[in-house]
Amino acid sequence: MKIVNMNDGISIKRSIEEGTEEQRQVVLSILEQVKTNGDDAVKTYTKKFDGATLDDLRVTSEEIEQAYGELSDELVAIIQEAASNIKTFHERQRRESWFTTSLDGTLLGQKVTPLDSVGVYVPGGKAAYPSSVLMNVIPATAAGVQRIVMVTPPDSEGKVPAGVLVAANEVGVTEIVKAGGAQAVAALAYGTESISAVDKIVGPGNIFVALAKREVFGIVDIDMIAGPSEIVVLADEQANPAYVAADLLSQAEHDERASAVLVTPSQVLAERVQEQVEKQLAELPRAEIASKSIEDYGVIYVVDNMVAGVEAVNDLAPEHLEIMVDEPMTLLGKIRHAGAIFLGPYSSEPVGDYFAGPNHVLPTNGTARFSSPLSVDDFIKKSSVISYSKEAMKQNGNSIAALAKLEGLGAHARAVELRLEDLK
Ligand SMILES: NC(=O)c1ccc[n+]([C@@H]2O[C@H](COP(=O)([O-])OP(=O)(O)OC[C@H]3O[C@@H](n4cnc5c(N)ncnc54)[C@H](O)[C@@H]3O)[C@@H](O)[C@H]2O)c1
Ligand SMILES: N[C@H](CO)Cc1c[nH]c[nH+]1
Ligand SMILES: [Zn+2]
Repeated sequence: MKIVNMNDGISIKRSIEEGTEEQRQVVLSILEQVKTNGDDAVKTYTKKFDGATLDDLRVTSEEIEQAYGELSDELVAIIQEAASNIKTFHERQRRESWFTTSLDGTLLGQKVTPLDSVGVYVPGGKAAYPSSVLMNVIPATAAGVQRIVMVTPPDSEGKVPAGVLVAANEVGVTEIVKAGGAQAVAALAYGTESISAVDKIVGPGNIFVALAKREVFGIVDIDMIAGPSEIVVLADEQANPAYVAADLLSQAEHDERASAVLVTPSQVLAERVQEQVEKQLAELPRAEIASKSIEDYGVIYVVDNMVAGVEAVNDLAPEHLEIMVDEPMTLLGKIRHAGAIFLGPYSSEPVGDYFAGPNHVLPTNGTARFSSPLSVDDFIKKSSVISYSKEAMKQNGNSIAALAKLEGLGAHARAVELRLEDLK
C-alpha cells in the first residue's frame, strides 16, 4: 500500500463501470424477449447464463425448510438478532402524514403512503450475501410495503444458497424467484405469467443488472446504482495500526476494484499500517482479490494536520468513514460527506455491515455528496393534500386567476372565477 504526501494531491481512485455498447445491446435484447415471451424467456436465459433447467421459477416451502436444515440453530439465531437490530433502527425512520388547518377552515397536508410492491435483487455466486437480503428488505417492510418479491440467480442445479433463503424467510419474504441478471429485472419491471410487475427494484448486481435497472427506470423506480465498496479511515498516531489495517482489508476483500484509503497526520502510523496490511493480507482467504484492490485502489495519505485530514475526507466523500482518534465525536460535526460514519476503535466497519442496525447499502463513487443510505424513505411516497375552504377561495381566488392569466392559461383562470361568481 503506497504512502503519499497530501501535498501531491488527494483523490480516491474510483471504478465507475458504464458497460460496453455490446453489453447494452445484450441487455436490451433480454428485456425485449422477457417483455414479449414472459416466463419462457426467463427460463431460457436462466438455462443459458446460470446453467439451471427450471420447471417452476418459484422457491418452494420445501426448499426453505431444507435451507434451515443446512444452517446451525446458532447461525439462524444470529440472523434473527441482526434482523431485529436492523428493524429497530429502521422503524425509527418511519414518517407520519401531517396536516395543518387555518382559521378560515383550509386544510393542507402531506399524506405518506408505502409503495405497493417492491422487487429486491440479490446477486448470485460469491456475492449472495444474506446480510444484503436483510438490509434491502427490512426498510421496505418497516415502510409498510405489502408485496416484496426477491429475485436471485440459482446455481446450475437450480439451488439458491441456504443463508439467503433463511434470511429472506426470517424477514417475511414469501415470493422468491429463481432468476438473475437482466431477465430478472425485466420480469420485475414488466411482469410475466407467474411474476406480477412491481413498482420499484432495489439491490446490487453485476453490469447486466445495473444496465437493465437503468433501462427500466421510468417504468419502475430504482434505487442507486452501487459501485465497488469504499473505506476511508481517518486516524491519528494513537490509533491501533492492526485495527486500521484489518478494517481497510475488510472492504478490499469485496472486490478487486474496492478502494481502501487511510488519511493520517502521522508518518509513524502510516508506516505501521503499511506493514500490517502486508502481514494481514497473506492470511486472508480472499487474499488475491484484496491484494489487487490494495495494489490498484489502496493508498495512505499523510496530511499536515487533522484539519487537512477532515478536508480530505469531505473531498473524498467515501461510502464508509472510520474515525480513529482520541475524541472522535469532536470531529463528527465537521464531516459533511460520508455514507456511514464509524466512531472509535470498536466501531469496525463490519459492525455496520452486519449487525448494529443502520443500512449497509450506501452511496458510493462520491455520491455521498448528495445522497443517503438506503432507508424507509426509499419505500414511501408522499401525496400533497389540499382542502380549500369557501373563505380561502373568496380571499385568494382573484390572485390565483391573475397568476393563471399571466401564464396565458385561461381555463385555469376560469375554473377559479366560476367559484368566485357563485360566492358573490
Ligand atoms: N455494493 C454492494 O452492497 C454489493 C453487494 C453484493 C454484491 N455486489 C456486486 O454484485 C455483483 C455480483 O455479480 P455476480 O455476477 O456474481 O452476480 P449477479 O447476480 O449480479 O449476476 C449474475 C447474472 O448475470 C447475468 N449474466 C452473466 N453473464 C452474462 C452475459 N454474458 N450476458 C448476459 N447476462 C449475463 C446472468 O443472468 C446471471 O444470472 C458484483 O459486481 C458485486 O460487486 C455489490
Ligand atoms: N460492505 C458492503 C457494502 O459496501 C456490504 C456487505 C455485505 N456483506 C458484507 N459487507
Ligand atoms: Zn462489507
